[in-house]
Amino acid sequence: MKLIHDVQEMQQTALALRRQGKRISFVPTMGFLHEGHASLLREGRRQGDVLVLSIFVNPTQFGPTEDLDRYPRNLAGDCALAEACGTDIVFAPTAAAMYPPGFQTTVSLGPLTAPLCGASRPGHFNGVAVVVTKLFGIVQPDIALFGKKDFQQLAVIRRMTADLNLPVEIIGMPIVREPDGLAMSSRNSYLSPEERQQALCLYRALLAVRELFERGETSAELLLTAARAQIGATSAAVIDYLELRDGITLEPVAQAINGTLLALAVKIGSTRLIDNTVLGEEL
Ligand SMILES: Nc1ncnc2c1ncn2[C@@H]1O[C@H](COP(=O)(O)OP(=O)(O)OP(=O)(O)O)[C@@H](O)[C@H]1O
Ligand SMILES: CC(C)(CO)[C@@H](O)C(=O)[O-]
Ligand code: BAL
Repeated sequence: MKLIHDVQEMQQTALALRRQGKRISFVPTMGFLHEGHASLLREGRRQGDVLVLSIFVNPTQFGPTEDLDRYPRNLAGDCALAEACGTDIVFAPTAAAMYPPGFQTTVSLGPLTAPLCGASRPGHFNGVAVVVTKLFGIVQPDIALFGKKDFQQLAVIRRMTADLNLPVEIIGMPIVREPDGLAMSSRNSYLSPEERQQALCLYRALLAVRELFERGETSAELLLTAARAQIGATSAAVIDYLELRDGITLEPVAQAINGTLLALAVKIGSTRLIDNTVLGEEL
């Protein structure tokens, strides 16, 4: 496995691989890898000739009061896990190389970014869109894999890739959970042991809504009340958003149907966690 820090070296390597007819699979991440990332890498390995992982904590997708400075990092550990998953190249650029003096281009996104994380984190998806577009230009992937844990991010990237005719196939991958149901996330490392227990309220909220829906309840108001009760029963938990939305357009819905998205962001102490489920699909 090769570790590349230099942007030009990564791009030249990718262009040479493409000229040899190699199919490049790409998994973009912010590092501090866990089993969720590993599932993306294994699928990327299966679908491509060359597997590239990027590790870059992208400053432009963090708000001024967010956790950019304390975001967990472990390049050596990440490289070990990446190698075990069959990664060929780890691309880990610096922020100075990605955003050199004079950098000024943005990507203008549409209504998909208005609700949910877009509303809570102004500018977040612009930062994501710019860095993903840059990474696609540098890594030249045929396919790129993203987790459904970041459901809105996946929807925005699918839309942008289609709208801008970027020649990359986007693959959405299932949410990987801890045995007790907590969605894996690098930010879980912020949680104290007590907060780790309290964080289970996100999963319990998903289960409560899924169970009611399976018993025939479709009123969004009643389904959301059941979810809120799970979070409300947890002392350290504060809801950022908890919503039922159309799984494609992300428009609000009054009645849930198969394909409706339940998405939530909850603060456990100072840690903001997200999770979601699509009704009628596997958890
Ligand atoms: N539990 C998970 N299951 C499946 N995919 C995941 C999971 N967690 C993260 N991913 C995916 O891995 C990719 C990189 O995500 P990222 O590096 O931000 O990890 P993260 O654990 O989500 O971190 P964060 O704590 O910032 O939410 C994204 O496509 C994301 O959706
Ligand atoms: C897609 C991504 C790597 C862009 O920085 C990031 O938003 C993430 O890890 O989900
Ligand atoms: N997984 C999304 C990256 C972020 O929270 O900024």
